[in-house]
Amino acid sequence: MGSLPPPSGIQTIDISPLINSKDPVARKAKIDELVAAIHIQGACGLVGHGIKIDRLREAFKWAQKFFDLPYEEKAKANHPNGIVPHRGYSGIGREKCLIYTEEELKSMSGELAANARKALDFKEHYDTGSDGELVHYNLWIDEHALPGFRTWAQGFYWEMEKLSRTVLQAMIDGLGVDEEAKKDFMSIHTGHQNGLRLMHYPSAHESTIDRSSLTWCPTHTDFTTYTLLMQDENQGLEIEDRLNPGTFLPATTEVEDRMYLTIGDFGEIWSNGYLPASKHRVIIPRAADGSEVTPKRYSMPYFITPAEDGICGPQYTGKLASGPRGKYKTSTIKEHVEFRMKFQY
Ligand SMILES: O=C(O)CCC(=O)C(=O)O
Ligand SMILES: [Fe+2]
Repeated sequence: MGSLPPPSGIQTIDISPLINSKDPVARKAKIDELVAAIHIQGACGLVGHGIKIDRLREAFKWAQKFFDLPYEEKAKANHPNGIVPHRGYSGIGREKCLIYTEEELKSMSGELAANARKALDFKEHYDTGSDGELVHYNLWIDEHALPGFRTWAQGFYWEMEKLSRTVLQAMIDGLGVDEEAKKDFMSIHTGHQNGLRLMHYPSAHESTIDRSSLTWCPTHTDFTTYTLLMQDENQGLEIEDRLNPGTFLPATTEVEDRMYLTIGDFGEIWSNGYLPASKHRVIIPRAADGSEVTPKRYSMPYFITPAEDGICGPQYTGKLASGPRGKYKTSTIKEHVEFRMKFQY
C-alpha cells in the first residue's frame, strides 16, 4: 500500500495531555499530532486547553458589555494613528481605509444604519496588551463606564498567556530544532507583547450588503507567531484549505469551547515554512430564513507576538532542515510589524 494522503480539513486536537499529564510518551504523541496538523494546514482546532467554558462565556459577556457602551465612551480609548502596536478602540471602518465622515462612522458603531451602502471592513474591535509592557501602553476606557473591565481583561490576558506558552513550547519541541535556537525563540516571547482583541461584527439588513465588496474581514495572515481564536456560536471565520489553495473551510462553531490556532508570519518565517501562516477571512453570514437581518458575531483573537526588538529568521535544524534556503529573510520583529501596519491603519 502507498502512503496515505494527508488528513483533509481542519483537524481538532485534544491537547489535555499537554496541560495536565506528566507522561512523556503521551506528551510526545500529542506534540507530534499537533505539529503534523499545523504543518499541513497552518491551523487546527484545540480542545482540552484548560480554559473553562464558564470563563469563556464570561469573556464574551464582557466583550458584549464593552461594545454596548456609547460610542463616546469607547472612543475615549481610541486607537492612535500611525504605525503602533494594536492598542485601544477601533470603530467601524478604522482598520481598513474607506472614507467615511465622522458622523457616519459614529452612527454605524452600533448597528449598521439601514441606508448605509458604502463598502467597508465591517467590524469594531478593542485591543489590549499587558499593563507591564514598557514601551507600548494600554488605552483603557473610564473605569466607571464599565467597572471591573480592566481587571478582567488583564486577568484573562495572563490566563491566555499561560496557555499560549504551553502550546508554543510544544510546537517548538515538536520541530526538533537545536537547543540554542529553541532557547532564543522562547526568550523573545516574553509574554508582554501578546494581544487580546475583542471583536464585534455588527448585523446588517441583507438588502444593504453588497457581498462583492463588503466583508467582515478580508483574507489575511496575522503578523504573530500564532493566534488563538475564540468565537461565539455565530459562523463567519473561514480558513484557507492548503490542500486546495484558494478554497476556504469554515471554522465551525458547534463545539462551544473549541479555539482555533492559526500560524502567523513569524511562525512561518522561524520554522522556514514548515508551519505555514494561515490565510483566513471572516465572511458575513446570510440572514436566517424569514429574517432580513444578518446575525452579529463576537470573537476574541489572542495574538502571540515576540518582543519588537527580537530577531526572527529561518531555522534550518531538525524538521526544518529539508526546507528551502534563503526563501525567508531575517529581520527584527519591529521591521516586519511596521511593514504590515502600513497597509492597515
Ligand atoms: O474574528 C475572527 O474570527 C478572526 C479575526 C482575525 O482574523 C483577526 O483579527 O486577525
Ligand atoms: Fe486574523
